[in-house]
Amino acid sequence: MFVPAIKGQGTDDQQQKWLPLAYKMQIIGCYAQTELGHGSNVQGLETTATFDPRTDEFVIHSPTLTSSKWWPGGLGKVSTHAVVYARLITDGKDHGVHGFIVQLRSLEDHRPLPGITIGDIGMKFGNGAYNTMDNGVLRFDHVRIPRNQMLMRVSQVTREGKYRQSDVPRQLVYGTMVYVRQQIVADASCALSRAVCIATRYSAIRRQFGSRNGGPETQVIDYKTQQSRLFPLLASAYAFRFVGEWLKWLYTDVTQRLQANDFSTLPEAHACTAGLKSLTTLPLLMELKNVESYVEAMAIFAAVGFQNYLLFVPACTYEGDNTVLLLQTELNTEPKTIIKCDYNSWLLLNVCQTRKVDPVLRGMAEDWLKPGQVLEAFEARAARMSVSCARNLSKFANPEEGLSRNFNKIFLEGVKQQLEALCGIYYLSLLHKHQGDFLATSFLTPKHAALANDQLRALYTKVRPNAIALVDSFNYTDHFLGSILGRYDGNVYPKLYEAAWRDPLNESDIPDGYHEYISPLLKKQLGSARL
Ligand SMILES: Cc1cc2nc3c(=O)[nH]c(=O)nc-3n(C[C@H](O)[C@H](O)[C@H](O)COP(=O)(O)OP(=O)(O)OC[C@H]3O[C@@H](n4cnc5c(N)ncnc54)[C@H](O)[C@@H]3O)c2cc1C
Repeated sequence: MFVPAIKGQGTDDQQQKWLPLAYKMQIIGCYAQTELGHGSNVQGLETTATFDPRTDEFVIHSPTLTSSKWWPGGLGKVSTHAVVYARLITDGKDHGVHGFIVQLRSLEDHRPLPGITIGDIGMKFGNGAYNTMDNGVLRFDHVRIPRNQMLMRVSQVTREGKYRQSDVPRQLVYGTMVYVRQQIVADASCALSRAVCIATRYSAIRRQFGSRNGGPETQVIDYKTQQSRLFPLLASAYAFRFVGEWLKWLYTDVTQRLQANDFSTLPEAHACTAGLKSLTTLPLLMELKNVESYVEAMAIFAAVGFQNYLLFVPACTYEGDNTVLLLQTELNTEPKTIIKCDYNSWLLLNVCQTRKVDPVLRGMAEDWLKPGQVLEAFEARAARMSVSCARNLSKFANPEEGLSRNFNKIFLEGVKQQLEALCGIYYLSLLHKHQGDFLATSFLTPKHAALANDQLRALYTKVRPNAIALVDSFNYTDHFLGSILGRYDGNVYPKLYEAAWRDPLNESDIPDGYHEYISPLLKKQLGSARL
């Protein structure tokens, strides 16, 4: 992400200076945006970059514990430089979050530079899976960098300290994310196809029951139930692969256009990669778990598939939390400038106006083999849900208030009611999960299903105020939970921060392997490939 950030947000001069260094591994960069207290809400970042006109420098500073950079991959032990996102302050005025190239470690001996504190954030879920990545913590104590290390393609600070914005749209800042998200979609297809390949092959080898007259037992892949679980995953693996390829094309196309200062397709690329990243990674995790559940008898899957699952868990969070990305895609809440409201309203109206499904066609079983018809059904469903969502949200002064009121309304009337509500959530969520089957048997009408869903959402609201009390009542000790994030006293940040320093990786500033691997890379003049 270091390289795409400079490519997207750096001026030509900055690109010429920094990109060759990064390509030749003379510097190693990371992308330092997230902070201990601020993730999805990028506008809430606290790190400051204050311009000092006397020296023509920016002073990078972490004013609070929650402003510590937290999570960046490659930061903990390996990186020498970072693109750091910080609030730009000139002449006492806050201009919001901007990117800065900051050197973190000496290129001579790899020690952190004065004013910089860096470490690894510690052990992550799943031994061996994502732990090979040194996700890091970083704090600045009034660290000075030259003015020309602010990424200035979109906005600039002059020698006199004046803040200026060029006519290049601010959306460019998000170009880095477009790149990485399309890569995640490609990775999702790879992870799923890997698991499906193992499961399918093994299902063909594995035989259970059905032996006649002493003959071989039936291959489990021949059971219809096994097929109904396996083949949809196989189809998904292909679908993810194709959509990943399409996104790669989209990104290349957008990049070429950006180089020619054509920003017209950036909003669509942002919306597509944000939505598809969420829509591929989350179902993927569920499907990887499904694969695990129905081939659980085989040891090989425990070794390969579950590892696959663990490796992929973080993809739901990095590069934008999936839920938040979906909300952005649907509601256009952030970044407002990128996914323009009128674009989506146009899309929705267009779908609503053009969806006239022919009832005769719908009645024929074989018509459901026509992709066009299935697509129409999906579009009609999406349009209906969007209109209903828009109607619900229009009851509130702003959409976010609408969403939070739907989920957070306070109502509490004693333990019995709480347990009844939990019981209701249990059976209504099962009904919701399988509502397709209910509709197909005509046991439920769409109106019934919508009413049941309304009830389910109302029950969430009812339970929400007592949710913490309900989990406290399990009476688990902190020792039993073994999780800083789940501490009873909620004292998460200071304890998380302290714990990072107890990680064995932080016993020395210079990581094992620096002299053997990193230093030779940094010091050797590697030639760049000609292609
Ligand atoms: C493995 C890994 C690698 C990472 N690498 C990097 C990196 O290289 N550089 C970097 O800068 N960062 C990195 N990150 C950080 C990552 O970008 C953030 O974790 C991500 O942006 C989410 O932020 P958060 O973890 O603070 O979650 P939060 O934003 O605090 O979200 C917590 C929960 O609240 C929900 N939530 C939040 N806001 C809303 C809302 N408006 N509506 C509804 N629900 C909401 C979310 O869905 C989520 O369930 C990495 C993270 C991981 C896990």
